Amino acid sequence: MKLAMIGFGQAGGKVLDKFLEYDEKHGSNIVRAAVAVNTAKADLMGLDHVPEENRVLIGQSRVKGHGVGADNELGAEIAEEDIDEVQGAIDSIPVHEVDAFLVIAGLGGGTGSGGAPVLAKHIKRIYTEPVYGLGILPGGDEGGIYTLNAARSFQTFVREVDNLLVFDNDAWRKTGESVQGGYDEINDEIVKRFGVLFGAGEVEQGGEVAESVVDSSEIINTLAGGGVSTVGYASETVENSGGSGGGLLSKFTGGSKSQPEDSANTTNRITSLVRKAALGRLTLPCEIDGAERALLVTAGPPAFLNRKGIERGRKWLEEQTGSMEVRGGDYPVPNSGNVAAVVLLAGVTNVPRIKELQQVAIEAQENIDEIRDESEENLQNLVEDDDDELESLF
Ligand SMILES: Nc1nc2c(ncn2[C@@H]2O[C@H](COP(=O)(O)OP(=O)(O)OP(=O)(O)O)[C@@H](O)[C@H]2O)c(=O)[nH]1
Repeated sequence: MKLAMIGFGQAGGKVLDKFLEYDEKHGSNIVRAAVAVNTAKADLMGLDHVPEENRVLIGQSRVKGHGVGADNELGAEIAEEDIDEVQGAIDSIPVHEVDAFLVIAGLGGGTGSGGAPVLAKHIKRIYTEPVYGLGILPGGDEGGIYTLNAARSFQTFVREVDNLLVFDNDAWRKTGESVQGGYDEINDEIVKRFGVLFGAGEVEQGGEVAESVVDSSEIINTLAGGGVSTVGYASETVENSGGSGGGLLSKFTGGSKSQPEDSANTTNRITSLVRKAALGRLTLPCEIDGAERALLVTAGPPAFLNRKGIERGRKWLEEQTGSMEVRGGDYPVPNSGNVAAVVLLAGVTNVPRIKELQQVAIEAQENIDEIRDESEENLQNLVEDDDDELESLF
């Protein structure tokens, strides 16, 4: 499906940049338009793929291009004040050509955390296309203020979008590696998952697999109904000897020269990939039982995809989630050397990570209030002499 993507803040901009890189590399045509918004000039300048004219610096009169320093209330205020500047960039998007908007932001900082929900609310008021959010939760080691920001932003962002897709940095941090150092790899993981998901709805129907190709309406219907979503992914390398005769054309016709293999093998591979995807590490770890809707996408050379595999995978997902709304389909990629399963679980509600985030955020909030109260008193004690013998100048 074709998306208008808006990256808000540093993380939002960097992930958006990665989506553009992915699109170029795979010819997947997901990003119909890309806009980066930030209060920090340096972050905008650091982007490689977002066109210069689509980089919007907001809040110049307030923060002089230096960012909001993890103050997400200020981030939200600036976004409201300068919404016309962001709208100016959105005006250049051919909205009739996009299926949906995707607003991307790290929820732990200030600019994206505060600004993304404001922007989502604004876009929803103006356009009829669905507005999705991609919210990135901070790592647990980032500290109280980031957790508090994320918890408040999460609550607001969910309310303002048609669906909030969540990625949890904490679950993706490698042991022994700070999240900071690993962002590049983490961003690759984000884009791979959402790239296959959204790319699936972009394949034109036709050829042998026509009837089972995922349509963008299936993605939209899975996300409709709101709430929070998470994505699972698993892949396996296959011996794809063909595809060479197909090239770009075969990508669209679904034709491929790859060797047909035993269909039982194909089915079994897909079935186990679906299980690995759903039970492995999700973008937001959660209990899949109780997910309201799901979409299964199997991607790879057409000879390695089959309807039986998808059907079995779908049935298994129905059992595991207890949902009656599990969709499934193919994403034929003739020249690929991988078969992958992507599982979108929409409307998840049993998410211990969010409850934990909220608990830590409440504690952080209480600590901050306490320290503020104490600090006034402590300063008073320091500055005033014990017996009040000194007088200030004026
Ligand atoms: N996955 C991922 N997360 C990131 C990246 N950069 C930052 N983050 C996360 O996003 C959160 C917000 O950081 P930024 O995006 O830098 O903050 P900002 O929105 O620019 O806001 P200010 O810097 O406070 O003005 C951080 O706490 C991290 O958890 C990135 O490249 N990838």
